[in-house]
Amino acid sequence: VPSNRIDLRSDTVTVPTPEMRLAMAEAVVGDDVYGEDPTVNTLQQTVAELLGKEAALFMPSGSMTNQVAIAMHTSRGQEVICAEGSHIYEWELGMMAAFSGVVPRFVPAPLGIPDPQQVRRAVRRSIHQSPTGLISLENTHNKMGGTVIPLDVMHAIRAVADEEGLPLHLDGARMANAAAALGVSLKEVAAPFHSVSLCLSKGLGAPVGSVLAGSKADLVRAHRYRKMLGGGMRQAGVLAAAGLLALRDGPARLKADHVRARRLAETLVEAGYDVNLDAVQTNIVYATIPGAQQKVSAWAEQGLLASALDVDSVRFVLHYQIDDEMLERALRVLRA
Ligand SMILES: Cc1ncc(COP(=O)(O)O)c(CN[C@H](C(=O)O)[C@H](C)O)c1O
Repeated sequence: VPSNRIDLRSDTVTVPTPEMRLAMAEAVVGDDVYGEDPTVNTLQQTVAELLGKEAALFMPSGSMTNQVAIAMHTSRGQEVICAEGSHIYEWELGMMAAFSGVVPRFVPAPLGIPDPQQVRRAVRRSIHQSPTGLISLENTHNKMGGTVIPLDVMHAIRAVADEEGLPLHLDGARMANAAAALGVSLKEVAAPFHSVSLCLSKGLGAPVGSVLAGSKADLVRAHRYRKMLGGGMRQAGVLAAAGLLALRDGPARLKADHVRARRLAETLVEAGYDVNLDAVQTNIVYATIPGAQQKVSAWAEQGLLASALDVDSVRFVLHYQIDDEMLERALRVLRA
């Protein structure tokens, strides 16, 4: 693959900026297992305040923040109501069953938006069935195309959770993209949820890490589950320093990613590919292409990297290390 490749496989591929590397090298650190890393503590307080929650915990990945949230909210044998195609099921390797002993109950989510009434009907209380333990939403929804759940729908689902006495979790790996698309703050997107997982390592551009925010009581349990998973880190301030810069600089760059994604999607349609433009709302574009892997391999030979996520589905993800010149080069490959 040519060295000047254009990497649209994911927004996880960004590399730390020189400023991040300097901050990482100069970070004031301590042993975070003893709660003594000042930079980790600053990151956790910053995210808790930013999201309007009592506390927050820094973890190596979004998979871990999600699975720790599921573990802290549920007990064995319960069900987790989530949208079809949710990452907590599709791409977290069965951990909800393997680690927490719970199973998913899917609700339809056209364009990534579950119907609050269908969520209500999915709640299980009968003595004949596994009871519901948690409702988990994903905003933006990756597999549906990086689609956005509007604020009123999230609040309506929180009302269902309250009526049913259930916790509500947000897989907010790309909640900053949702906030940018909705034109609201991170705090407004986080407001309806008891717990929120925010990835620093996606569009925000940090090299590593995700933060779980929630109530102090929940986070005491989360802390234990994190250590059970081996997520207790030591001088992790080296990573948290980059996370703080990602939080500072990342959100303002996301709209440009969304504009470039739209342009790529429209070019794909002009070139005759099958793209649902209604689902192109943020930085992700899915195209239905039979023989996806062959197509992705052919594009890779020309220096354009995309992901074949299913046999006939190719995903492109824009991020802040793709500029207009690189996008134009990518579009030339797609038009060929
Ligand atoms: C909605 C959502 N929630 C959680 C995660 C997990 O984050 P990490 O464990 O990769 O840090 C991801 C990662 N998504 C990755 C990607 O999109 O390239 C892959 C598919 O796992 C995600 O998209």
